[in-house]
Amino acid sequence: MTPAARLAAAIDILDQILAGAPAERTLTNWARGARFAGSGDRAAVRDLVFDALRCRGSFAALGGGTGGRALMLGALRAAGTDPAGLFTGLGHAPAELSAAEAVAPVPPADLEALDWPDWLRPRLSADLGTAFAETSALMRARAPVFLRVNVARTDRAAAIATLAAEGIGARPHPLAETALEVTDGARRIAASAAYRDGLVELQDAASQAAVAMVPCAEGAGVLDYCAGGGGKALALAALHPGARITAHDIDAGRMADLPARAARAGARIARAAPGRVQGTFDTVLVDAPCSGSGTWRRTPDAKWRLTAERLDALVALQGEIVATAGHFLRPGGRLVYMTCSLLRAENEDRVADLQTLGWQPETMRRFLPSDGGDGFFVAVLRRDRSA
Ligand SMILES: C[S@@+](CC[C@H](N)C(=O)[O-])C[C@H]1O[C@@H](n2cnc3c(N)ncnc32)[C@H](O)[C@@H]1O
Repeated sequence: MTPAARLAAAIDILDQILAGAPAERTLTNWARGARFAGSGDRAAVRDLVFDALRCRGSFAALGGGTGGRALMLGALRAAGTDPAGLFTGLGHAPAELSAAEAVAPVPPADLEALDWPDWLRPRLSADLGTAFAETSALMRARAPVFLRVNVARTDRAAAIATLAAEGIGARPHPLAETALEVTDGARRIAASAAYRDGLVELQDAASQAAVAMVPCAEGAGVLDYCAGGGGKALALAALHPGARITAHDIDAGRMADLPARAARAGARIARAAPGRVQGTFDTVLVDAPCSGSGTWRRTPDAKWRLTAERLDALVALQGEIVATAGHFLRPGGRLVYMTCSLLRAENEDRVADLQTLGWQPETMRRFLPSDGGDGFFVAVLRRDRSA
């Protein structure tokens, strides 16, 4: 495909996503129908679409509209490329520019802040304070790809060598002892022997750093109450091979792949059916359902779907889940609350609520993209004996 034909494909895909279609499925459907598109074309079109979703507000301002065509115009202008050279109407290129489109709008001063939804921008600005501008800028770019080295099976140096032999470049990342940042060949990971043999897993570096903060003595019982696909449970099992870990999720289907993932990693993780957790635990981990705002570089369409009402509902749900999960702690045990959110309402405010119920934070950390990984939050809490 020519660069102009890729743009035309991206415009069409973006229009479907902007009309409400899920981004991943829309891209997959396009790729299935586009037999003429090679793997390089598919990757390039995907990048155009995801970049435009991440930078939807600023590209719209530069493109003079809100549809797929305006977003691609804006993307070209943001990159310093004159769109007239590609919007030619020739072959598979997008139609020629209209007289109005040919005039580049004057970019507003706070261009990067436009890439947050209007209703959320003031809240995030207040929540992030002096980190708002840098976070806004970083969240507009593609996220790095991170691997977690399964330290129960190998170490970072050996994992780097194994990956290199398969054409995948990786280097240690300072955020976590287990983290590697992929520098080359990310698309080869899923098919690599290192991945298939359970030496590495895909996991964000901030998630890995948060798991390293989970208190877990030798032989401790840990309940991962919102285990989903088991990313945190698997990371914990690798760090603490002696721990007795139980995974639970309200949606059993989300844990369907966990046995296979655990087998690949050589980890032992028990599963509890929804609502059927038995006994008490030394540590209860709540990786709560949240806005996902810290991960919006990877799922940029979710950024534009979140509403104030949905956020309020999530905050209420987080309070309910943590209250229920707390019942499974033995006296003196630790409750660990995590989200992949940048928002105070889902993080510090939830901890403040827990404090009114007698929980005291022992450790608390907010991770920002400037730390290298996704936005993430973790608090380790202990209950007052008197409460
Ligand atoms: C952030 S995701 C978990 C991600 C997972 N821990 C991982 O590392 O891959 C949140 C999970 O909470 C689950 N969930 C939502 N409501 C719940 C509830 N009331 N009780 C338990 N789990 C719940 C969702 O099904 C979802 O899998």
